[in-house]
Amino acid sequence: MSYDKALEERLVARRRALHQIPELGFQEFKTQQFILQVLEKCPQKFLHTQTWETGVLVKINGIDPSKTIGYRTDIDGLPIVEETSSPFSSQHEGRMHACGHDLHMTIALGLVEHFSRNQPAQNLVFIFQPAEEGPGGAKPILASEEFRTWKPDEIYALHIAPELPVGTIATKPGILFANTSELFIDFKGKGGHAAYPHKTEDMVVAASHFVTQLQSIVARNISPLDSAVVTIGKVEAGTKQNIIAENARIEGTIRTLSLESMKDIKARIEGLAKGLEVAFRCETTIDYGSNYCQVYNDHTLTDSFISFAENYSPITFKRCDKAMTGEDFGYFLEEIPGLMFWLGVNSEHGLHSSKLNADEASLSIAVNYMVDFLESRTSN
Ligand SMILES: CC(=O)N[C@@H](CCC[C@H](N)C(=O)O)C(=O)O
Repeated sequence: MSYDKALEERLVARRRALHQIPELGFQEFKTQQFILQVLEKCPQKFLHTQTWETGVLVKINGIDPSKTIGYRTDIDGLPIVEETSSPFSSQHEGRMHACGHDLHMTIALGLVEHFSRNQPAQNLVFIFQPAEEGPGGAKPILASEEFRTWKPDEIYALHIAPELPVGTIATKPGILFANTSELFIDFKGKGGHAAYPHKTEDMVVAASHFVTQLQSIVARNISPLDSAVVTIGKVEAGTKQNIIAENARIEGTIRTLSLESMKDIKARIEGLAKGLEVAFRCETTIDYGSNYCQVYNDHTLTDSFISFAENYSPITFKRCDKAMTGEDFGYFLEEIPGLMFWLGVNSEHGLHSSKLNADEASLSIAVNYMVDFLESRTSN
């Protein structure tokens, strides 16, 4: 596809509009309306649209289809206060597109726009999926009637990579992203007056000990040749500086490359919690929230994708290593062969940073590349 200035301007304008209205999982009401408005402006001759919860599914009928090719984007934002001071910063206090889903959606809309004007040989299905950051929209959308009637035969998705230069695409066959499980632990004990610690069981101290104990799991219970992560991202406790807290809560995430390690880590967490109950005379309640399976790229399709990318001159292709990020796109890949790849956006600040600042030049590069790639997949 050749360079098109008007397309580039439309992509940037859409990305900025979406960037200003980030919404959490299954609350993407304005986002859904925005997507539907863009779709309404596309030629409707061979385009069909369905909504599912706060998501949207689009089918473009091919000229002479023998298969259906899928492309998925996530659409939700994160509970982060934006600190970019950009003129198109989030208008939703405490919410930010800090994982690039605004760019992901813009690229998907650019692809729909192109193929609604240039009918492909094969059917194309675009999935605008809610709640990737949690609690997970992929599993329920996969089970939905709307998706099952349009189920693709192969499927693709991208994720922005702040650390890669614009114009770079990276991926690998096999495991790309880790298995994940959320982790929520509540601690309950006897609170009281700050001056009488001997009459209480302090849940600030108990939870602090527990956070420290968790650090030993990956260091001491997982093989050094395996990889795993236990991160606590949020700690909450107490009501006032001179009251000993009777409640504490920690929230985190577990990442592993194998399901066996995930099971081992959970068993170890439960063991440590039992020990803590005895040591601090408290109660603990563990909730694992939602979990995602690994992102596993199909070997044959990834090899074709890589050879296409390596021979596509505006793109620099890089073979990357796996990462401990999670993505519920893994559930699509469990059922449908396909792959996910990284798209370079060259930001000094990384994913989930309040200062993430992706280079918008990546938008038209991704649309042009994916138009040409999807055309190569639909022409045979
Ligand atoms: C690409 C990315 O950043 N994805 C998220 C997925 C979150 C999964 C789940 N809510 C969890 O926290 O375990 C990530 O944090 O990797």
